[in-house]
Amino acid sequence: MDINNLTAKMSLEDGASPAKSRKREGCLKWEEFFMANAVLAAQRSKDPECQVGACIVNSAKRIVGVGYNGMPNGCSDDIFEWKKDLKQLYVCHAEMNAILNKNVIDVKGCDLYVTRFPCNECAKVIIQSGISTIYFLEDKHPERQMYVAAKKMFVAAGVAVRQFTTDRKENIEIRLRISPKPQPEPQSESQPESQAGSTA
Ligand SMILES: Nc1ccn([C@H]2C[C@H](O)[C@@H](COP(=O)(O)O)O2)c(=O)n1
Ligand SMILES: [Zn+2]
Repeated sequence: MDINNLTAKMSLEDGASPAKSRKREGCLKWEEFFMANAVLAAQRSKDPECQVGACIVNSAKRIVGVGYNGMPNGCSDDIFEWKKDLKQLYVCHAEMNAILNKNVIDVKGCDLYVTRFPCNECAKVIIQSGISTIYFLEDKHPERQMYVAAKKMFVAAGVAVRQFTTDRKENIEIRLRISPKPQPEPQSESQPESQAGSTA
């Protein structure tokens, strides 16, 4: 059977068979999927006050870099300062880590999904890396000099910056579902206490 007949036969079958299962509706949109990856990465951050995640995506919708804010390799989270006025001396920002963690030669023309607006230092690295569009979730301190400077550089460099929005916020919130502990079977009066005890 040649390809045309096969195609015609398949489309006829599809149309004629109401029982054929249809695709699932309501799945994550691509951009929700990418921002959810950034939100998930932020869960790895040990920063007690501010957890940030970043996810880099290429034009083929493939994730090519993920990062979160953390101490440099070899600099123990238990030794280096997480205090607010000292951590900035040491912490690698999520965007920088996502770029450094890239699994491709370069990230030119890629999109960056990040849970916080990039600072001026990350803006330099983002621009130099060739990332073309940034989607950010929160811009908590737009008045801060570092974020004003970042915006100026993005405009000058032609990097598009967009606030990420979705009408389905639950699609990017990571809720780690801890399955409830199994409840012990109610013991009837006559049965002896289980010897296994609670292993939950
Ligand atoms: N776009 C950003 C903003 C902040 N961070 C990290 C750096 C620190 O660990 C933490 C707090 O930053 P701050 O609000 O004190 O500037 O968040 C990041 O990785 N990316
Ligand atoms: Zn930064």
